[in-house]
Amino acid sequence: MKQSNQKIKQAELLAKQQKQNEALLAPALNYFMNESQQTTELIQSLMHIQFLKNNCPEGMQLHDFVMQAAKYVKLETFSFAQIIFNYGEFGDKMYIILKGEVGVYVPKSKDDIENELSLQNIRKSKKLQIQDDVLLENRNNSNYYQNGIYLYHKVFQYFSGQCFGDVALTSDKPRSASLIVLSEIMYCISINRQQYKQMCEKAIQEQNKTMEIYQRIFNGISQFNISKFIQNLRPISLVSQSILWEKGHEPQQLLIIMKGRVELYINLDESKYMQNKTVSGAFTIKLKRVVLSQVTNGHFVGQEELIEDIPQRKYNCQCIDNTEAYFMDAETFKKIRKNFPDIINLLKNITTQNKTYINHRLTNVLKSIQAYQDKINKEPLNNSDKKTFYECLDLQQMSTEQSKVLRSRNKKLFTLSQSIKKKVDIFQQKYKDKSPQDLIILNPELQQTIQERQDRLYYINNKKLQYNRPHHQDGFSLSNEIKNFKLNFSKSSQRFQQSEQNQQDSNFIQYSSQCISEAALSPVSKKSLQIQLTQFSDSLKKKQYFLMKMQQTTMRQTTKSYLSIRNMKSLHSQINTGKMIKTEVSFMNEQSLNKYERSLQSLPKLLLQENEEN
Ligand SMILES: Nc1ncnc2c1ncn2[C@@H]1O[C@@H]2COP(=O)(O)O[C@H]2[C@H]1O
Repeated sequence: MKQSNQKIKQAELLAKQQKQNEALLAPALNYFMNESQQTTELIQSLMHIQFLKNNCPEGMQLHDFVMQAAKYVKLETFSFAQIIFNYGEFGDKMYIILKGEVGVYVPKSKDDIENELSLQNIRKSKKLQIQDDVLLENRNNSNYYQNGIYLYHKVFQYFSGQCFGDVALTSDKPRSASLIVLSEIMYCISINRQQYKQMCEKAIQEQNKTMEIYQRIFNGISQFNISKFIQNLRPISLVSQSILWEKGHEPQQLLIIMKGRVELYINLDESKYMQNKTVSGAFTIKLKRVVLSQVTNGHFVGQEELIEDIPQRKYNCQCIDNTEAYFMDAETFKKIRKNFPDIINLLKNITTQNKTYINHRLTNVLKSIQAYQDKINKEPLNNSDKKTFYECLDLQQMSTEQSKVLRSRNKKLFTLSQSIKKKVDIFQQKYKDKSPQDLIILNPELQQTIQERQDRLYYINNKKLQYNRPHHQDGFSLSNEIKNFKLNFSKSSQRFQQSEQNQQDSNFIQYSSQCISEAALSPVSKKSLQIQLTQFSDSLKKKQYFLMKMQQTTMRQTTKSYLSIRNMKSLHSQINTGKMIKTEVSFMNEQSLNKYERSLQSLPKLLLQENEEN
């Protein structure tokens, strides 16, 4: 009785809604039937269609979106019992009803058909009890009617303002049902596949993404049912620490958490406390809150009471983080639950699992509180092994756990000084038996190299510092500079002369060897050898001239007893260009020269290169 009353109420509500929608869409229907109507009225009217509201891209005005959509739509008219499309066909359009009703028909299962056939055989002459006028009209169609049995049954019906045939367009699958007209006449607007995709491209992409998430949440439920169910969900943002409900409150919604965390907990009775006798001065610790479960991304919360029709909340619920969720209010849930039996079953299973977990956890927590309480009560008061408050309860740990602030549980990092101290301690511990001498590496050669390197570094840095100074009044460093320069210069000249000597020697050797084997040379080779030799001697002459010039300059400069930094710099560059003084770069070159000097065969080639550079 109660149920039939509810059904009547629901039917009344639907009829009312249908009438309202028909009235709102009447201007649109008039526009298509009689073009004299104003476009603005058409747009205003179409703006009431939920499908267009849902698909309007973010950041776009609904009005503009509807204007665009209106360009694509086409009016179509169907009469009673007309099949709009068949189950399993390719889907080329989707429809929005302006006036009238359609029925969604899906094939019956094989078992159902066989059952009906056997029943019919028993009754024989009796007619089938359930009559479907629409199907009866199509009894000549063997797809729908065979051997006195209807092969399809109606699962849903749509009225004005609602849309159908969109699933095949978004999923690129065949029609999931047949659509047959139920009313005398049915007016609808259709949008073809290509236009639909153009219009709703963004919305389809978003829808597919959300669908993936929902398919994980509603595991095993058909895409169609999920999409219908989630149409009743609304987004909500919840602030961290906000209380969603308390034990005993009336259940008002269920939530699906998308991002963030909420916590189900209970407050223990005032009578449940722990007494600690070990610390002088009696005190009690009241354990107020026991967390029962934390709900995170992709999980339900608050469904238990709605599913089981419990009038009061069983636990408290609080947000831990800032949380994004979707919610469905209790009223809507009650209304639609019958349409989604598979989703309700899934929710029931989830609820049973959660209940088992929560009960298990609660019993364990209460048991451990009791065990601790008993232990304290039994322990004799012994002043000698008195523990501190924190040692006894590890209250610091407890307070961390209960704190509303999330703390890292990673080990604490050392500060720099703590880390150094620790390393020194370890080192001292490790080598405590060794004398300091044991730890020094006694390698004179290495020590000398280190010393030389340091001296060299010191010199370079010192020089840099001096160059960087704007005024060089420091006579001491300047004279040092000159001294160093002279020293370097004399060393380099020695090396240079040595290398020149080497080159001459090697030239001589080369030349002699060439003379010896001259008979074996071709005329071209002989000519090239002559060229090389003349070029080589030219290069030598140039270098000797440069050296002389430099020696004169330096003599002049040193007799003047001072040398400006600028002069020195230019001198350095001159010398470097000539490759005669050992600087960082020239030293390298010199080394490579010496290397080649040793190889008699490669000498002519090297000289040729030198020549090119000069
Ligand atoms: N169970 C159902 N309840 C309501 N509408 C449905 C159901 N199954 C299919 N439909 C609609 O019927 C249409 C059949 O073609 P489509 O698969 O393109 O899109 C489908 C939906 O719009």
